[in-house]
Amino acid sequence: MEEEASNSSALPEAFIDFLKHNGLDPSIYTACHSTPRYIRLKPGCEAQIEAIEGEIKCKLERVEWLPGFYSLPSDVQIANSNAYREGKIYGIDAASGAAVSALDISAGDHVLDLCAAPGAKLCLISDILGDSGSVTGVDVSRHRLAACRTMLQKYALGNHCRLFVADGTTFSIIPMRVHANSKSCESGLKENVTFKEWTSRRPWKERKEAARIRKGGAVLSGPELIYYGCQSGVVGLKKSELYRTFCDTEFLSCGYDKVLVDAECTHDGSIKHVQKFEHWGWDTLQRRVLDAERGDSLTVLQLKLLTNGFRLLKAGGLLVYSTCSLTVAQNEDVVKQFLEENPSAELQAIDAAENWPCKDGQLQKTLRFDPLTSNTSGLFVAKFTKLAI
Ligand SMILES: C[S@@+](CC[C@H](N)C(=O)[O-])C[C@H]1O[C@@H](n2cnc3c(N)ncnc32)[C@H](O)[C@@H]1O
Repeated sequence: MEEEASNSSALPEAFIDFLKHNGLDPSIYTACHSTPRYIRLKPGCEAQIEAIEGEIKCKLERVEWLPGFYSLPSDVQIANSNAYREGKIYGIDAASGAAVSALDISAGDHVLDLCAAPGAKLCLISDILGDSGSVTGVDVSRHRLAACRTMLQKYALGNHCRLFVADGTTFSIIPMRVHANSKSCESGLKENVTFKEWTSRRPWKERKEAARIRKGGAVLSGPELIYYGCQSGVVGLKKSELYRTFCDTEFLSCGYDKVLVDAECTHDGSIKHVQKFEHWGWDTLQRRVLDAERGDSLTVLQLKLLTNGFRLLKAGGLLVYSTCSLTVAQNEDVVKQFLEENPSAELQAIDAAENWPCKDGQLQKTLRFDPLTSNTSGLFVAKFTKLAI
């Protein structure tokens, strides 16, 4: 009890108030100082573990419940190591790895990541798919998605990926496999050009247009394609084919096999994120992150993202909704309302979770990771399938 009190008193007051207001126990965070950092080892690099350990001067502990994942003390720096620079290891929390694992990705799947940036989960998805299927990453923030593109290129994981700056609540572009079957149709697009191989050097006209859109304000006129790999299905397409619109019922057969909605949230499950506000001032944390009004608008956004992600899923496909918040409002309440509004959505048990160190959520079949129970960052995970009704 004493330890709890002394540890929770180290948390910012604004954060403790937020936890109380949301019925969360501050003791969840008593373990956060000892929560390790996690890395994923690129498949095929297992023989190099000893060399990597020598380089970062620390032992990599295998995470028994999550293949390919290793833990190391949180104060060990990996950014300067060759293994990191060469893309053999990358940092990703084990709870995030579990959320991706819940999608049951198989070879050839076409996967949509609706809130993709900065891209840790998208890289893992691409790594699992290997040389098959496709990944479509969407994020409303251009600079965060540009960081995601850098990561994909660094880890040589971008061949089957395409990235769109777009609003995930309205995004409506079909998976890559469908483009292959779709015929070119006339459209109002000014320049119905064919996409050539992607290069970071955009033609002058395109750069001018993108700069004009950015200058014009934050409002997106439509999805902006900022990266596509040579196997992403984009090369050789006409703009009218890429941006062809489908009606909702068509997505039942032509939609994505798997959708991840790792929604924007208050990030309260990640104490490391909360502590970043130490530099910016706790008032900023209160105003920007923990404020009740902001919370209300977030839950509206989360429901819209989940609803649109589900619309884009094919019948029989799987969708995972996750947030790094531990509040009921942003998780179970959003899921409940979504289920009420979408009779074709069915919550699914996550079978692999039998061996995961997490707790049940307040809704049956949902899961919660937290620093105390799981020794990971906090994460809520719910998995759905789409019934063909
Ligand atoms: C929790 S982060 C996603 C983390 C990411 N999945 C990863 O593993 O690195 C939430 C993301 O949602 C994005 N976002 C917020 N509103 C959005 C919207 N309307 N449409 C698409 N993305 C949105 C934010 O820019 C942010 O990058």
